[in-house]
Amino acid sequence: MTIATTGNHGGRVVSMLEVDDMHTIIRTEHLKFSYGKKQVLNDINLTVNAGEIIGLIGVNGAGKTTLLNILLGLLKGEGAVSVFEQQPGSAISKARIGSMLQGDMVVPGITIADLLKLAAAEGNHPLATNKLLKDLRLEPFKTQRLGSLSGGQLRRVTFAVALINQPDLLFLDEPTVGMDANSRKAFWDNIEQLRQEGKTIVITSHYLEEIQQIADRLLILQKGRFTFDGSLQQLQKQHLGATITFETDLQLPIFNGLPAVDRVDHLKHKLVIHSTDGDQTLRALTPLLDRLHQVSVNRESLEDIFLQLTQQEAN
Ligand SMILES: Nc1ncnc2c1ncn2[C@@H]1O[C@H](COP(=O)(O)OP(=O)(O)OP(=O)(O)O)[C@@H](O)[C@H]1O
Repeated sequence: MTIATTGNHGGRVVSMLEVDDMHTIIRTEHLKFSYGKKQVLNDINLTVNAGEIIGLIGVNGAGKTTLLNILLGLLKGEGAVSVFEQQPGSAISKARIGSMLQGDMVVPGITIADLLKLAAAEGNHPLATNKLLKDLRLEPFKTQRLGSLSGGQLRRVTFAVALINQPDLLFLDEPTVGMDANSRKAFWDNIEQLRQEGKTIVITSHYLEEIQQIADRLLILQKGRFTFDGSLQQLQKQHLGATITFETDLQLPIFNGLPAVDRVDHLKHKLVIHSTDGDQTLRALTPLLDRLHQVSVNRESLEDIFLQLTQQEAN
């Protein structure tokens, strides 16, 4: 069982690191990691400052969980790593981190209430268990044993454990897997609240629409390195694509031939142009504007861009 802040697995000595910013919470320099001969992380250079909400994304097997495990001190890489200016896994960093990992909570016989009490006993300033149960809508289940919970309920319990000791830093590894739509919405509302409280949060998820909504910084992990580090707006600026949607009495093939048009779809009574360069296609549409109605232009979503960036990896 992984309870938010348990387990001392050692980590690297970080005295060589210059931590020049009081607000720097995580720092890695030239971090590498291999499972045997399989190199997963090649050169990870990362600085995370207090209050950032980070979306860590990458295809299956990119190394996201591995990176979180290194930052937690559960795995040891090569290179310099510090968390709260300490080596990962140190008592200080453990006390300030809450985590939701994949495959957490494998002790089936304990009740939710008892689990939270146990977790609270490990911290110095735990939240009131009953209030947390209420806030996370877990009160009706509190006497249930973990083994009798559904996958989504179990994720919510894991979230409660991650929060009980009021951590400053949260690692959330695919937190919403298995949650129904209501639970997911409630979960992201809780994250929004935590943002307002100034918490630092690193989230991995394959639900990119959710990441796009919440993260103020995106890290894209590919082939052991970050190939992008910045905001969604910065990412969209690098990718000129757009979808242009409108109603028209003109026939679809007219639009297929316009510059930068990738494809044109029918969506009910509308046409949707997928353009690789929205500005160029819009200029070409100008002479037709009096035949177009209800025009809307949308930049590419995180998911669209991610699919393009990772197409080769997924093949
Ligand atoms: N204990 C292990 N022993 C050997 N290889 C491992 C081990 N754990 C993970 N790997 C491999 O390391 C790579 C990175 O795995 P990791 O779980 O970090 O990826 P991930 O980005 O979190 O993937 P996902 O999105 O599927 O959760 C994968 O190729 C995986 O098969």
